[in-house]
Amino acid sequence: SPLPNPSVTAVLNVQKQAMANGAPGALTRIDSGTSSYRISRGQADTAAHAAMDADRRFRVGSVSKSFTTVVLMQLAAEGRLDLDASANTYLPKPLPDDRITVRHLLSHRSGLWDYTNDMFYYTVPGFESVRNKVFTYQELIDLSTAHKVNNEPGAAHSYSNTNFVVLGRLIEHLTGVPMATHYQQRVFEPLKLRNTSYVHPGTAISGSHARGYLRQDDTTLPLVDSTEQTVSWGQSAGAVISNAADLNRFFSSLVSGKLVPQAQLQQMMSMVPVNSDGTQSYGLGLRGRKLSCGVTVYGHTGTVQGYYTYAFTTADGKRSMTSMANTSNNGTVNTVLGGTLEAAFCGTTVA
Ligand SMILES: CC1(C)S[C@@H]2[C@H](NC(=O)CCCC[C@H](NC(=O)C[NH3+])C(=O)[O-])C(=O)N2[C@H]1C(=O)[O-]
Repeated sequence: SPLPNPSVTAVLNVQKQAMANGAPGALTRIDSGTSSYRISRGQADTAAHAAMDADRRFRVGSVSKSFTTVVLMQLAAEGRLDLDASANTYLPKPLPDDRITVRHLLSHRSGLWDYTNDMFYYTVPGFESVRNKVFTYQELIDLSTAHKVNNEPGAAHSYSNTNFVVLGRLIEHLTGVPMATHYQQRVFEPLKLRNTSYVHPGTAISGSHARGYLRQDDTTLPLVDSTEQTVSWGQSAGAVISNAADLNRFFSSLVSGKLVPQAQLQQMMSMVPVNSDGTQSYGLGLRGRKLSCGVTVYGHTGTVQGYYTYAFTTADGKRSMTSMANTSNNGTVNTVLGGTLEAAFCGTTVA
């Protein structure tokens, strides 16, 4: 059955709530058939008092994991690697457990510890200590393997940035080509994503962009402008820069078979529930969200200092939505912003 029309009013209400809870601004873009809705409010730059608009670029955080997965799945389709082989087959320095497969990494079932738990335990000090740092993949992997694993390989879903840092290392070692080149040649150029880039270890966001504002753990203190950073702590797990139009086109193109063959797409989209009521699931580098009107949407969320992102599309790619609020370390804003999914795909207002 056809989807209800998007509710612009409901999107605006969500954005208003996000701002009431501390976001300087928010943007949402919905692409539905031939219609586009560009909705925004608040400020993109609080010092310059520049208004937010829905075309501005921003850091997408873990939405980057879906880009990395596309590169990996293209290589699998080219016969360059086997998803069910041990990841150690393709790595220069082995992980502590040969039983960890490439598929375990893509589905967050490896059990590898997430080094960001320690790195960002104290939010602003942690951020300030790494914002200009450049890490090698191996340094990040070593931070993880210094800890015991969360679970035996394949035994549980335990989300970890480490998995996608290992995949970046694996792809570069296997091909001898940097991730930046893979992203550019395999994704950004074919889809003409002119507002999407991977500039690691550069710290600037080029062109019209939203500045990001990190909330301190002592919430009585002012927000910290976190716009410029290397995101070297994230790289293939979190360092892509994009905008709402490009993310909508990326996910719509992905599910429409324009980026990976059907055999690989079907594996990416085969979802395993990750919460008790089954409304949230994870496939390979892809999240699933089952909404109140019965539709399941596919995409990814992102949290990087100063930016929350939701970027999802319907299974047929006919309707896509990206929302961003330019703050982070604020769980209420993150949860509230998720209400744009219901507004965009079910036309409903979240209570
Ligand atoms: C699973 C998530 C939520 S966390 C993971 C990744 N982002 C990070 O790992 C950054 C974590 C620290 C971010 C920081 N928080 C703190 O420092 C807290 N002490 C803040 O809020 O800016 C991403 O993006 N993913 C999200 C995802 O996939 O949705």
